[in-house]
Amino acid sequence: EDMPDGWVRLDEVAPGIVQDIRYARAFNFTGAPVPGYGAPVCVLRREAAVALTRVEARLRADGFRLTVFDCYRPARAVAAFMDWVAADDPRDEVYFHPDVARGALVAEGYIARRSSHSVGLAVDVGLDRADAPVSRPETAGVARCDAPFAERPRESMLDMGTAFDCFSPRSAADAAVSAAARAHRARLAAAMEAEGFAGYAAEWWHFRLTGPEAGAAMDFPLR
Ligand SMILES: C[C@@H](N)C(=O)N[C@H](C)C(=O)O
Ligand SMILES: [Zn+2]
Repeated sequence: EDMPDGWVRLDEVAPGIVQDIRYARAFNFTGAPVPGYGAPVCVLRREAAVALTRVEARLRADGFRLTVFDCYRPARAVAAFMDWVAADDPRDEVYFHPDVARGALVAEGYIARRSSHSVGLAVDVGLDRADAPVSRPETAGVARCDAPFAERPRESMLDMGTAFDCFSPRSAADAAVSAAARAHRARLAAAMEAEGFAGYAAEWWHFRLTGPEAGAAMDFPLR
């Protein structure tokens, strides 16, 4: 195993957390698998993985479960994101960024030039009912990631107000989405915050574990 000491695969400590690692396959904002994602696996610093197991236990007690969409992100993936942003293309398919140009996504705070994902302490997560069938959508099938819940690809039985990685003002944690979506976001954030994670104002799905020192950005590939 070529992971550094102190890092773990999430499925070894929390097999009940659903993994849909989007950057390992094409259904993500770049439209292609991302460099460094040789396998769809969630790898984290041990502290973050252990904290997530506690979040999952809290949610399970109330009949819910977690999905992870991204965990450790190799530095080469962040570099690929920066290249993709710099290659701004007015013919973009805009499902993932319907109202924000590709070239503005870093400045608008939706994609980080130096990401806490690369130090193994950040996760992108979603919420579902514990008894829901697992669904890993492959295509958008609709023009906008902030389209009504019934029209979007099924990431979860629960409406979170937008899809994961929907670079839209409606993804802001306090955006005026439906009452149900606000309640689901609040439930997710409460469970994460109770176990030491801090949310991110622009994206309801992004959380970073507070406490441990960040350490260096890593670049080992996911296998
Ligand atoms: C790109 C998105 N999933 C995300 O994680 N955004 C934050 C800002 C990041 O890139 O660290
Ligand atoms: Zn994130």
